Formats: sequence, structure tokens, C-alpha cells
Amino acid sequence: MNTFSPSQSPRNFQINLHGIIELLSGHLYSGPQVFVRELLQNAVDALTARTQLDPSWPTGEAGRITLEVWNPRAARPTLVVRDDGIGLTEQEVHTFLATIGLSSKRDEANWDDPTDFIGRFGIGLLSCFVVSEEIVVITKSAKPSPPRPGEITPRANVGVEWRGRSDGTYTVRTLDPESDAALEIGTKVFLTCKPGSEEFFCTNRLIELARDYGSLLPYRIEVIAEGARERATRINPEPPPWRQIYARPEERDQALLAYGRSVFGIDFIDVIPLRAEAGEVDGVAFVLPFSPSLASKRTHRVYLKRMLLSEQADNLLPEWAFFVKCVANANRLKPTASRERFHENADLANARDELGACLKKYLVRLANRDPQRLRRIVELHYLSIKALAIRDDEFYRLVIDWLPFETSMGRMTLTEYRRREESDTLKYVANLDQFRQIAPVAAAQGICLINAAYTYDLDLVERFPDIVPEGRVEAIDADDLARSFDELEPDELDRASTLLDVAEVILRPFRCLPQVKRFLPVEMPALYSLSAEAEFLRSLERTKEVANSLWSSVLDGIAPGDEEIHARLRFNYDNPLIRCLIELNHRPTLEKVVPILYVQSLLMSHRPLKADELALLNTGLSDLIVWGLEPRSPQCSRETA
Ligand SMILES: Nc1ncnc2c1ncn2[C@@H]1O[C@H](COP(=O)(O)OP(=O)(O)OP(=O)(O)O)[C@@H](O)[C@H]1O
Repeated sequence: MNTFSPSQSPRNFQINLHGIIELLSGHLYSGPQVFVRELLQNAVDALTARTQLDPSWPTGEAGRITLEVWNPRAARPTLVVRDDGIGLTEQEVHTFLATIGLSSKRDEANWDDPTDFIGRFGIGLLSCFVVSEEIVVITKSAKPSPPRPGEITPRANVGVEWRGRSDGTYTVRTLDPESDAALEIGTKVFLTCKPGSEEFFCTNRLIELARDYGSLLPYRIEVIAEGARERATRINPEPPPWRQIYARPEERDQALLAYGRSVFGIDFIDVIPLRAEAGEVDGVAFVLPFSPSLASKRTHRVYLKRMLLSEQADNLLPEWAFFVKCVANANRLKPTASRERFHENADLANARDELGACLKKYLVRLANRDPQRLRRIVELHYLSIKALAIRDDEFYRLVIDWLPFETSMGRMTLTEYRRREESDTLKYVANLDQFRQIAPVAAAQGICLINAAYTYDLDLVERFPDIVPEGRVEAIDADDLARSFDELEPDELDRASTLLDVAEVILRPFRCLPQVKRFLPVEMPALYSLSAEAEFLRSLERTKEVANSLWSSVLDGIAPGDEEIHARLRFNYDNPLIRCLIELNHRPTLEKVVPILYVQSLLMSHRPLKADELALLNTGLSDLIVWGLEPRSPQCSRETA
């Protein structure tokens, strides 16, 4: 029998740093370049912390971050990132640099509370190990050190050097007085290029990355080329473009459109200001000049506390807002640990609602002030606008008349439809195959039917009476349409009796009743229709044919008593072929042609054939061929009028 000894004193987990680095670089971060983001972010946070410590700081040239590559042409160049932020005391170096997952930037007691800092997880610095075997930090704190035991005055801080290696070891030493005297408050991080990471130790690439991540950051950032301090490249000369002051609104629009073009490479057609109190979000949305596919990802460029979070963020705007791309900054939303997305929480949901309201406000304003422009946007982005309209009654009321729908008489807006029909009743077909089948028949009779089978259209049509007081809707199927078909005169009916007799016998096993009517278009020989109940039975039968025996017996239980359920096949008296058959009045010919006409009309109704119908088609066709080859084939006069 197994016995377990009682647990001994608790032990600490060990951490395999190589494993953690592999996890960060291979799975959490989008690529090795994110170390630049993490270094910039630490420097910005250090500057913010120093401002909190001394609100009168920074003055003059203070409050600066520089990036510089030493020995760029050497085999192993060094990158130095400097800031004159708050720095770290010796105690803090031991605590925060050496403990993975511990951060000085969050309140441990209130983990969820947002802070002014960008960092929060306590892992970012590790990303530097992806490009360097060693991280060297030389730092001097702006905070005085606590007094030694027995003393009362705080000590001045001394510089500290921390060397962390990717094998998981680190050393700490205080600087000798001479080096310390030359050291200013702040932090320098030194990385030495690992083989394979040379591209990140090249000044031009560094400028590119620093611009990507840091162009909106609030502190002065410079990249210094070796030996050219006076020619430092300023990364972030201006505040975000949407926060700049412009003399006139047109000037602002032009400047923002130019900014949109530079960020996304697209000539947008308009700009929309974005602002949300939740998450403290502000930014600008650009209206796309083309209509994106529904499947395409909605990606936006988003910043968190003015540091680039992602160029591919997909969860800041409502999902219906696929007619825009945005650039926005959030001060009070949380990032995911990969720092490439906003964390899904209530703040984000509220921010999304508020930003959606900004987009809606813009569209509503356009409707009142610039309907021409709204019309253009609706033409391009009707899917987005339909998606919003089904969620929002007020917006529905505003735009419904402008939205385009496919109809049996071509594409038209609801205004055009209502004007054409001189009615507030929307006649629609909810099923695409049915629409395809009956649209030509409806069009030939001058009836305008809306195809409500496409995304959002059924919802929009069905809600019409709820939102528009005078509005009505009517779902139409082939049977409804057939009610408007003309009846035959008694003598015509008489002539068609053989066709009806033959068809009745052939179609009985298919629970289909033949009729002869007059209808347009004359090119259509017959129209097949099914009641909703019969439609259900038919699909049940098709399913049974392909289902296994257990499932078939379950379906047997569902099937309604089917004796009276009928489909209808309406032959068109005005169709030349049908007229020819009627005039011919020859049973053997009719027996061969009727099965083919039946199957053809089924196919025209876009319904898949059942096994017995397929068999009917096969035998019908071969019979027809054999019969056609026989020399005694009766001739059919082409004169049918
Ligand atoms: N330039 C710096 N100046 C002052 N302190 C720093 C600096 N860089 C790092 N630190 C300290 O090291 C700690 C760990 O940094 P690290 O980048 O790993 O995590 P973080 O910034 O706290 O959080 P995150 O993982 O979200 O980036 C920080 O919390 C901070 O105390």
C-alpha cells in the first residue's frame, strides 16, 4: 500500500529562464522587435514616475529618452537606451529586476485598478534576452535611500549596476564613487547583439521601430547615430494629429486624411472623430473608399497610453463598424499580456459602445447636413449600415429608405421600391433559391419582390412594420404568385384535359397536382411550387435518403401524415412547347415528356432531386432518346398560335 509522508516545509518553484524566453518570443510576442517597445515603455514609465515624485519636474531638456548603437560595424554592436526617469534603488533592483512577474507599476492590493503606467506584468524586460545574452542596467534613483539603522537622515543614492544573463543568473554591484559621481539620475540599459539579431542593432532599423511604437509618446525620444549626437533623429516631434489645433475644420480634415494615407496607404473618403469616456479613448476613424468583404478582418492601429499596442487590433470598435479603419489611443484600458490587443472586459465593452455612438452620430449628422455624402457612403458600405440599423431602431428609421435591396426588378432602394409599388407593403422572399425561381415570373408580371435572403435583409424587412408606422410586409412564395395567373377558357381547358390526365397519373407518386394556367414569361413551360408544410416534408424525405437507419427511424416519427400534402406543377398554356403538346394530344408522347418537364421545373426551383426523381429523369431521358430515334415519331407542328 502506498503511504504519503506528510508534507514538509514549503519550497519555492524554480524557473527555467530559457523556457520562459522561448515562451515569450515564440508564443506571446509577435516578433523579436518587441524588445524596443518594452524598453521604450520602461523608459516612459520611469519618466512618468519621476513626474509623480516631483510634479515640478521635468524642466528644460530633462525628460528625455535616447537610443544609440555603439560600434554598429563591429561583430557584436551594443544598444544603449537611456532615460532620466526615476531610476531604481539598490533594494528595488533586487526586488523588481530579479523577480519575474513583479512590477513596481501596479498596486498589488488592487490589481485591476488602472494606473498611469504602461507596464504592469513584470515580464517585459525579459524580451531583451531574445536579442542579447546579457542585459546590463546601470541606474540611479531619484528617491533618497532610507536611513541606515541608527541614523535618521536618508542617504543619497548611489549608482547600481545589475547584470542579468539568459542562463538565469544575475549580479548586482554598487558603483565606485568616481563612476557614481559621473552618473546622473535615471537608467541606462545595455544590450549586446546576439548572432542573428544584427538587424535590430542598426540605426536605421531602430529609427523605424522607435517610430512605429513611439511616435505618439509624450516624452522626447531620439535615436542617435554613432558619433553624431548633434544629428539625433527625433522620433515624436508632435502630439497625435487628432489632438492638434487647426485654424479651420477643412484644414483639420485635410491634415487627418493625409495622416490616414500615411498610416494605412489608403485615400479615405472622410474622417470621424472618436472619443469615449470609458477607457479614456480618443482618436479618429477613416471611412474606407471601398467596401471590404464581410470576412476581412477589421484591423485598427491602437495605442495604449500613447504606446503602439497593435496595428492589427480588432476589438476596439463594434463589429458592425467595418466601413472604417481607426487610429486611437486609450489611457485606461488594459492590454493582454502579449500587449497586442485590449483585454476584453466591461471597460472595453463600454468604450466600444461609446465609439459606436460616435460613428452613428456622424452618419446621423450626414443625413441632416450632407445627404449626398451619406448616399455615397451608403452605396459603398450598405452592409455595415444595415448591420447597425438592425441593432438600433432610431438609426433604422433614419436610413431604411436609403438602403439598397435586390428585387425581381433589379437593385433599388426602399424609397424607389415604395415609389414604384405605390405602396408601403414590402413583398419579399426569404429564401434565395425560391427568389431565383420566382423572380423571373414576378418580373414578367410586373411584380416587384425583395430578395430578403442576404445577410441582414430578412431582419430589416421583417422589422419594417415595427418601426415604420404605415409599413407592412408580405412573404411571397410561388403559390402566392400563382394566384395571379390567368385561368383558361372552358374550351382551352377541354383541350388540355389529356395533358392533365397523363400528368396526374405520373405525378401522383410525387404528391404533385398538375394544373394548366396562363402566365408570363411565356418562355417558362411550367412552375413548380410547394406549400411550407410540403417543403418541410420534402426536405425530411431527402434527409432520410442520406441518413443512417437509426436517424431515418427518428425522422419517420417526425413526418406528418402526408396524404393531402401537395406540390403543384402549373403548365403554362402560353408556352410554345406546352401548347404544342396540348395540340398534339398524343398520350404516348405526353407520357415521355411530362416526367422531363416535371424534373426540369424542379431543377428550375433550385431544389435538390430525391432518388425517385433522379430515376424519373434517367428513365425519362433514355425513353425520350429511344423514342426520338424511332422512324415513326409523330411530328409536332411548330405552329402553336
Ligand atoms: N528604465 C527603467 N527605469 C526604472 N525602472 C525600470 C526601468 N526598466 C525596468 N524597470 C523596473 O523593472 C521592473 C520590471 O520591468 P519589466 O519591463 O520586466 O516589467 P514591467 O514594465 O513592470 O511590466 P510589463 O511586463 O507589463 O512591461 C519594472 O516594474 C520597473 O520597476
